[in-house]
This record gives sequence, C-alpha cells and structure tokens, in this order.
Amino acid sequence: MGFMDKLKGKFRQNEEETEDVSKKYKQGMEKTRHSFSGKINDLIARYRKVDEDFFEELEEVLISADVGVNTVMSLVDELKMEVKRQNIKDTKEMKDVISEKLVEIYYGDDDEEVEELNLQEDGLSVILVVGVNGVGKTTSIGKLAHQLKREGKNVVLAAGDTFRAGAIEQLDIWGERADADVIKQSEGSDPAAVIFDGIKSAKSRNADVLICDTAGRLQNKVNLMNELAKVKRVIEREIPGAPHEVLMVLDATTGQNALSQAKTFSEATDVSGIVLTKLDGTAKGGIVLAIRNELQIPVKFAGLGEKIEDLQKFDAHAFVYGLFADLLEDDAE
Ligand SMILES: Nc1nc2c(ncn2[C@@H]2O[C@H](COP(=O)(O)OP(=O)(O)OP(=O)(O)O)[C@@H](O)[C@H]2O)c(=O)[nH]1
Repeated sequence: MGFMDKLKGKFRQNEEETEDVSKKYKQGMEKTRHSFSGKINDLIARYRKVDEDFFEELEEVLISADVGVNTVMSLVDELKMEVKRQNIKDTKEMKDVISEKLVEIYYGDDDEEVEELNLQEDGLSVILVVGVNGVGKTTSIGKLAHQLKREGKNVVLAAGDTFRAGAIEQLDIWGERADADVIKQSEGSDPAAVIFDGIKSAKSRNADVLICDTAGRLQNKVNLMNELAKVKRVIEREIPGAPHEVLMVLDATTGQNALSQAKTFSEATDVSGIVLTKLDGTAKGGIVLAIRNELQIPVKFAGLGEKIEDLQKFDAHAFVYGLFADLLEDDAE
C-alpha cells in the first residue's frame, strides 16, 4: 500500500476526531495546496521520466513553497536515493514518494507522533509565550486557553506584555472568550511583577495552567534577553522546574523572516515549541518544514484561521494530507 493510501486511510476513518482534524487542515491549507499541488501536477505532466531536470524543477517548486534551501537539498537527496532504491522511472509514482518523504523529513529521527504540550500531572504548569508583535501571540494565547479549558483544565492568563498599547485589553477580551481569568497590572509596569502576581493568583485559584504573555519588541536583543531572563527567573523561583513550555509564536506569512526571528528568540531563551500562525493565509506552508529542520524545534500548534477553535495541534501527517488532499481525491476517482 502506498503512502498516500495510508494517509487517506488515516484521515478517512469515520471517527469524528480525525475527520475534524483532516477537515481543518484541508480547509486551512487551501492556499498552499492549490499552489503546491498545481505545480507538482504540472511538473508530472511535463516530465514523464524521473531525471535530473525533473529534480531541478522540483527543487524550485519546493523552494518557492518556502521549504528552505537546506531542507530542500536534503529532501531531494533522500528522494533521489528512494527513486534508485525502488527503481522508479515514471514521474506519476513520485507523488507518493514525495508525500512520504515530507513527513519523514519533518520528524527526522524522532518518533512520528504529535508533540504534546509538556504539562504537569499535578500542580501548576506554566507556559511562557514569546514572539514579535503582530504575529498572532495574543490570539494564540486565547485559542490555547480555550482548548485547555475544553480539556477540563482551569486556566489563568498573565498579561506580561505591558509594553504595547492595547495588549492588556486585547488579552482581557480573549480571556473572556475563553472563560479564563486574566491577571494584569497597568501599562508600563514590570512584566516580571505581573508574572509573579499571575503565579500567586493561579496557585490560590488551584489553576492547572498559567499562560504568560510577554512583550514582543525585537529592536534590541540585549533588552529582550534581559527581560525574558528576568521573567524566567521569577517563574523558576516560584515553581522549580517551570516554565514547562516556552512557546514561540511565528507568523507563517512572513516566510524566511520567521526563521530569522526564531533564531534571535532561541538565542535569547530556550524555546521548547513553536506556534505557527496564519498557515491559512499563505501559499507557502512549506515553512513548517524549514522551521523544524533548520531550528530543531518542534511545531506544536498551527493556526489555521481566525476563529477560537482554529488552533490545531500540529500533526505532520495531517499537514501533508492538507498539502495533497486534492491529489488524493483525484486518485480516488
Ligand atoms: N488567518 C489567521 N489570522 C490569524 C491567525 N492567528 C492570528 N491571526 C490574526 O492576526 C492578527 C494579529 O494577531 P494578534 O494576536 O493581535 O497579534 P499579537 O502577536 O498578539 O500582537 P502583539 O500583542 O503585538 O504581540 C489578528 O487579526 C488575528 O486575528 C491565524 O492562524 N490565521
């Protein structure tokens, strides 16, 4: 059975949950899929035989989808080896091999499993959320709070972005939507003090999860580092072993720029996972692979729309299904 059949099987089961996940990815990745599947189909129609020219154009298609040059190079090397191994001559057979290798290159040597949030079984778990202004940080915190609430967790938010005008009010609105308390102070106050308050309040409410917003200015790396280090020190002092997650929010529509932001932040603090927003707003969803491959940080959530339920746990199989859903349907006809 080919890989595409496996994907089809995985996401065509009539279980509500998988149906829902595949639907979300299919809808959210429409832009990328139209562009990517179209180009792959066109390539396969123009080149019957798998040869050097085919691979060269395939490289261009992948680079234009923001997969990232280094990742494209290793992917194409792997594809060439697989073609040799399976003695593939006809480009039609390449859809299957490409989809399988995309999943493999995402996971690398890791198990092919969705990366769950690192939350404590007992006691308070602290999630620190970092990222540049405008990437969808506040929105993602609201969506994540909503998701955790739906899982039955008691969630508190700390408005640690005291720098950007309006950030506190915006978090307040999301707190209301998600039905989570928001701990805040006035604009301009010390973020570490807000987070300290947040921890105290979360503890006294017996909360399961505290999600901390932080300021997203990037002009000065030293300031950013100092501020994040101070916030982390406060968290560590109050709860040994915390923060349990440092999530970095990146905007998929900014393409390779997102990669350089990610590098700066990971120099400033240990990032444990990525929330990639606005995947629905780009035709270049390949950035997921570049991020995972070039930064070695797992993408834990994908933003697939603006609504509260549009943040999905990142699942590389569902992602590749979202990329190739039209081709799968063609095959089914
Ligand atoms: N289409 C789409 N829009 C999104 C997604 N995530 C966030 N947005 C939108 O992106 C815009 C910016 O989001 P915000 O949450 O305000 O940005 P922010 O990062 O919190 O800004 P700061 O508080 O300055 O850091 C909003 O209009 C959101 O609705 C997503 O996954 N898909």
